[in-house]
Amino acid sequence: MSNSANSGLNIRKLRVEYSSGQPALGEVNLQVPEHGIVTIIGPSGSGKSTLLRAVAGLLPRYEGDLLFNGASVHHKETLIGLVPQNYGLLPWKTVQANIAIAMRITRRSEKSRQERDRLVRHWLKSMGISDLADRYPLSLSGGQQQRVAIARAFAVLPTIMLLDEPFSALDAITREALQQLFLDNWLEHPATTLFVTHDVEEAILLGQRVIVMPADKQDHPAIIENETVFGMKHEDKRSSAAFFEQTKVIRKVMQEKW
Ligand SMILES: Nc1ncnc2c1ncn2[C@@H]1O[C@H](COP(=O)(O)OP(=O)(O)OP(=O)(O)O)[C@@H](O)[C@H]1O
Repeated sequence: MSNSANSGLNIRKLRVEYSSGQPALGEVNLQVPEHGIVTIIGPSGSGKSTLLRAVAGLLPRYEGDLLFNGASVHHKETLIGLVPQNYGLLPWKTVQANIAIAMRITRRSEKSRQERDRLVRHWLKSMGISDLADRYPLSLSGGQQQRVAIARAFAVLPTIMLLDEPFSALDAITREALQQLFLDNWLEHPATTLFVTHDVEEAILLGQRVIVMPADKQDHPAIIENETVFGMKHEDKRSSAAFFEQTKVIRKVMQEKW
C-alpha cells in the first residue's frame, strides 16, 4: 500500500469554473501513481485541457486539492512540464535554444554550457529531430513542433509531465513511431504523467489507467485499469487479446458517457 509520501499525484474534488460561472470541469477525483502514466480521453469541451492547466498552476482559481506525494503540487520542488496544444515554443529562438532556455529557467542544469548542449542534443536525438536544431519553430511542420515540445518537456526532467494531445498533428504511422519514442524516453525519465488524447487506441497503448471524461459536468469520469496492456512490450500490445478487450470496454463506456 502506498502512503501519502509516495502516493504520486492526487487530484481530489477538483472543479473549475471560469469567470462566466459555467462549470468548465465537473468534479474529478484521480490518482496518478508516482512514475506512472494515466491517459485521458473525453469529448470536446469536457475539461481535459482545463484539468491539465489546473495541475500546471495556470489557473488563478479552482476548487479541490492537488497534491503530489502528500504536499501541494505547486510546491517549488515539484517541477511540472507541460506540452500544451499549441506547443508553447518561443518563435524567435531556434529549436536548440528553446530547449536550452527551458533547462536554464528550471535550473535542472547548473552544468557547464558544453554539458547543457550535450543534453540538448541527446533529447533532440531521442525524438528523431537532431537535424532541426538550428531551425526556428515557425519554419517547422506541426508534427515537428510537437516533437520539439516533447523533447523540451523531457529535457527539464520534470517530476510531473502533462501532455495535451501531443500527437494530434501526426499521421498514423508517424504517430505510432512517436508513441514508441515517447515510451522509450519516459522509461529513461519516468515522470508522473497525465496524457490527454482523443484517440482511444493511443489511450490504451500508453496509459496504465484510462480516464474517460463525461460530456455531462454533473457526471463523474470513469476510471479503467489498464495494467495488463501497460505491462506488455509496446510492439506486442496492438495485436493482443487484452488490447482488443480494452478497446471494447472503453468504447462501451464512451457510449454511456458521451
Ligand atoms: N479561458 C476560458 N474562459 C472561459 N471558458 C473557458 C476557457 N477555457 C475553456 N473554457 C471552457 O471550459 C470548458 C472546457 O474546456 P477545455 O478546453 O478544458 O475542454 P477540452 O476537453 O480540453 O476540449 P478539446 O478536446 O476541444 O480541447 C469548455 O466549455 C470551454 O468553452
